[in-house]
Parts: sequence; C-alpha cells; structure tokens
Amino acid sequence: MQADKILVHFSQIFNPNDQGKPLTKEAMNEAQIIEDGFIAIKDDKILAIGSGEPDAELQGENTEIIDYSGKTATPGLIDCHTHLVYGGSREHEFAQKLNGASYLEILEQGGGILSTVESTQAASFEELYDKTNRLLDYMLDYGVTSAEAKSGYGLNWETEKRQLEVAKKLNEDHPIDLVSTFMGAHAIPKDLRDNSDVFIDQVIDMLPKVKEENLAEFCDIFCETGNFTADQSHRLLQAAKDLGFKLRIHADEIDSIGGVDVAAELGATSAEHLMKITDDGIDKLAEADVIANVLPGTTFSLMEDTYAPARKMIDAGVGLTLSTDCNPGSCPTINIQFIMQLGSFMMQLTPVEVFNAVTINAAYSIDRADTVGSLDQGKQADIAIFDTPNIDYAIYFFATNLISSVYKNGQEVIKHTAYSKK
Ligand SMILES: N=CN[C@@H](CCC(=O)O)C(=O)O
Ligand SMILES: [Zn+2]
Repeated sequence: MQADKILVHFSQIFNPNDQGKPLTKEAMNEAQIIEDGFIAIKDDKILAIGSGEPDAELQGENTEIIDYSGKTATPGLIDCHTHLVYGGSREHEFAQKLNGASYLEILEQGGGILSTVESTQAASFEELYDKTNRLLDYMLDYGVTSAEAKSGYGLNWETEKRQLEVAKKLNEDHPIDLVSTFMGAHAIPKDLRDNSDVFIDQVIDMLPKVKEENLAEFCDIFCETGNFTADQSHRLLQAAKDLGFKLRIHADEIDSIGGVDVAAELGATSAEHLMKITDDGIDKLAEADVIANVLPGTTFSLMEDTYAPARKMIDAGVGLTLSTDCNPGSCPTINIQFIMQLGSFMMQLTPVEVFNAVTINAAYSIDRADTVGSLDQGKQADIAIFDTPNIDYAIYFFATNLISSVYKNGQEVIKHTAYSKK
C-alpha cells in the first residue's frame, strides 16, 4: 500500500514493544530503537516503520517525503492523570507552602481543593472551556496527544456535570484525545465535614447520571487522611464497578490508609501517587495487575522529599506510568517532559523506562492501547518529534521544551520552526 507521507531519516525512532499488557520488570527497559528511521503514514494511521530507504511499495507519485534528519520520533506522549478542568488558581497558597504549611493543613483551613471548588462552582461552561482549551494547547506543544481528565472540583452534581461536559466537548474540538474520569469524591464539602458518609451516598447517586449521559469511563476517589477512608473508597468504587465504570484511586499519597488494598480487591486499572506505599502494598498491586501511576511533579511542587518507589515497583512486576497530575494546587504544570526527567533524576528510571511509562503503559492506563501508545501498523499516527539525536538527550537536557513537531492522526499539528533549522 502507498503512503500519503513518509517521515524519513530520523536519527532515532523509539517504539515500545506492545505485548498486550503493561510492561513490567526487564521488559520495561526494552524497546525497538531504530536508527536512520522512517515512519510511513496512510490517512490517520501508521502504515509502516523501518530503517534506511522506505520500501518502494510504500512510495507512490503523490507520496510526500519529509526529512527529519537529526531528530527523534516517539509515540505521542500520554498524560494519564490530570485535573485539567478547574476555575481560578492557587498561587496565593505558595507563600503558605514556603512558610511550611502542609497540603493537608491548607485543606483543613478551607483552602486547597475547597478553594478551587468555590472558583469552579462560580465558573461558567465557557470560562471552563476556554481555560482548559488553553491548557490543552500547551500540552500539545509539549508532545502530549492523549490525556486523562478528572472532574472533582464540583462536589455537587451541577458543577461535576459541567466539568465533565467541558471535557467531552474538548475531546471533540481539540486535537488531544481526552478520556474522562468522574472524581465526585475529591474532598469533603464544608457543610458535610462531620458527615462524609452522607456525601459518599450523594456521589453514589450521581453515578447513574454520569453513565446515562456517557460523561466518564472511569471513577476515582481521594483515599487519604482528612478525606475519604478505605471503607468509603471501597463503597463508592464497588458501586461504580457495578455500573460498569473502570476504576482508579488516589492512594498512599500522604499516608498509607488502605487505598492500595481497595485497588487490588476491586481490580482497579490504576492506583495513583503512591509516595507512601509499603512493600506489602507493592506486592498486592503486582498480584492484582493494578498499574502504579507515579506523579513526581507533585512531590517536587509540594516541596516534599519522598518520591514514590518506582524502581522497586518495576522490579516487583508492577506496570508503571508517569503523569503530570496537572492541577491548580499540588502540581500546577502541564510539562510532561519535566515529569519524565524527574522520573529519571529523582527515581532513577532509565530513559527507555520513562518513555515506556508515558507511551504504551499510559495507553493501557487509559484503556486505549488498541489505538495509541506505540507506532505499530494500524495505530493512530500520533507522533512526538524531539529536536534531539536520541531519547537519552531528551531526558538529560532538562526543563526545556524539546519538541520539534507533533503529529496527531497523521497531521502535523505543532511545528516549532526555530528548531527546524539545520
Ligand atoms: N490529591 C488529590 N488531588 C490532586 C490535587 C488537587 C488539588 O490540590 O487541587 C492530586 O492528585 O494531587
Ligand atoms: Zn490527582
């Protein structure tokens, strides 16, 4: 079959080995590394990848050949944990943090998530749409082509619904593919502070409405001291599972209070944060095939020093992903490249492990591995092109946007012309 376009002479192509499940252990540190590589695209899909001159049968009269000498191609990056749709911002908490106030202390005083809940409840659909659209533009610019987006700044049905509708509309309108998660139980509303079981009942009542209106595939909860207990998390996630939701859980971020056990018992797709996970917890995730999603930008931004034990988790057989956790409080960034670099600098992951974490494993985490996450024939032609000779350079040269171009469904949607100079 003839290609519409062939991108040629990449100094390196990184293509994960899609083995039908998240990569773990040694497989996490393996991938196809192709030198002088080409990628042939037909319509919106990958037709072939290889090395050297593309096969004659791929080239027709109208096939466009585009030279990417000196650059590196990887699958489009996938940010599989974000809280993208929110009102307001929280830079005022920064001074409190610098003065030593902890994340949970700020929340206890009615700030933190509860402050963003107030701003989000007050924001219109259009305001939330414009703000999120802008974040998505930045993300695309950094090489992200798919992302997960959670609700959770509503704490009432009206606002949760608005957040989810914004994500649904942007999934249609913006080049980035969005997978939605309903996180109604993100914090306890002020008026139910001493009645959090009643609030869990209210969130359970929202689940059928989310389903009926097809507003989210996943359900998530913040299982943490001062927020929701393991029992409450189990109750909500069991109800969600019964309705056909796939599950995620914020667990072991600040304290280890049983969220990991809930994830393993209910067969959650992913457990997230895990800075305080125990060895026993790691074994439980491995046995239950729950993906561990680690968010090193949150440790960095909260000015903590405990990073999730990513190396231990990989070695124990847990599938690992890395994400920004983009949100206005604990991690205000969309820069997935910086997060990947933290994965190496602070968690000692190799560049191959890091790229596998944000491509194929992240695709499994959002249940899209059949269409994205690798550059295999038939998958969406979602490609991140780095202005670097190899993936090692893309980790080593940190805190700089190293993207040269981004292809989404076979179309070049980002082109940084300054980097295109030879
Ligand atoms: N920890 C809970 N939720 C978010 C933070 C949300 C916020 O602070 O606004 C997180 O994943 O870090
Ligand atoms: Zn989160």
